[in-house]
Amino acid sequence: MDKVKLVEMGPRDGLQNEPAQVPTAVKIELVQQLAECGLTHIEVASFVSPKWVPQMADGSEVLTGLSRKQGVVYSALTPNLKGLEAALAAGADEVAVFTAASERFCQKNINCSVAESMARFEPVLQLARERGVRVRGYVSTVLGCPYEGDIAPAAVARVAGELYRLGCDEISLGDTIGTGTPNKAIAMLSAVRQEVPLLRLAAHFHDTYGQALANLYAVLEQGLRIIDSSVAGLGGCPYARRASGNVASEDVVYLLHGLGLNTGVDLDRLVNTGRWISRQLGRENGSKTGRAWNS
Ligand SMILES: CC(C)(COP(=O)([O-])OP(=O)([O-])OC[C@H]1O[C@@H](n2cnc3c(N)ncnc32)[C@H](O)[C@@H]1OP(=O)([O-])[O-])[C@@H](O)C(=O)NCCC(=O)NCCSC(=O)C[C@@](C)(O)CC(=O)[O-]
Repeated sequence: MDKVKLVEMGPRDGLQNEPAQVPTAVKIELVQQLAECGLTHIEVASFVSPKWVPQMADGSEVLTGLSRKQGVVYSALTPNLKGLEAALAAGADEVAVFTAASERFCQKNINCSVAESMARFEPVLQLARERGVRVRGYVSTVLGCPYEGDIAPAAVARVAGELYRLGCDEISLGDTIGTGTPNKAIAMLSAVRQEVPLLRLAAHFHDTYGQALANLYAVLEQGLRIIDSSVAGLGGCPYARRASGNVASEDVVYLLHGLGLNTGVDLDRLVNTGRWISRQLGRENGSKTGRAWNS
């Protein structure tokens, strides 16, 4: 059966905007439950400035506190060398750099231009390579920017291509504010795949306008096979009011299994994990499958 790689975002993208500080022990328990569901790639932390993202300040404690499951890749965001060094010291298996297709979003998010971000990433990629650590590259705002509106597919392709040539092993394409629709997603992917091999590309779609599953189906039809998602649809975006989280992992797994695609994920357990973390955070479960599933 054709296989899709799922990259679980809940502990990082999902929790980074939570208004109340989530206890480290809850973060660790979430990651461990996700691993027990069969998820093999889990983004667990960010090594960014705690002034910018206080919720992620305990990244080292989360990584070092895990009882690791064999075969699971525990990854972290590292915007610069300082972040990479801290992530490596805490035992991250994989790291990720992040920039954007739009200048204004890049400035707001990481306080530099897109060109400056690439210059920052060079030494990050070099050190990661020396340590034998895989690096993912994120491009935000690939289907729309809260400040610049529509983004040309060529602009996304340019940034994705640059990250790939810098040495990123995989490029994740972020519809940060969830404004994309299927035809736009296909046009964007068609441009990007001229620069980066299709099987190195991930779809990272937020569900603000309820389009994420439709967009995912469209890019799956084009042959893309890596999907980022967040248990219970956790998350939001600090720079886009009312933006919702990544597409819910439970909904993606339900879709993929229905399409006959293999994920290796136990949906019963994933639904229970989504219900558990929603209770912990005192928020409504953002997964429709999670709400409807009888387990
Ligand atoms: C990138 C920086 C650090 C630049 O921040 P800066 O202020 O330009 O950097 P700086 O080098 O001038 O440093 C300023 C202060 O930050 C500290 N600092 C500097 N680097 C680090 C570090 N790695 N870890 C800890 N501390 C750090 C540094 O030590 C200094 O501390 P001070 O002297 O003022 O006490 C900052 O802008 C930042 O942290 N931004 C947060 C970005 C972020 O986490 N955004 C959310 C994640 S991205 C995302 O969600 C999108 C994605 C990936 O999911 C895809 C999508 O959906 O689109």
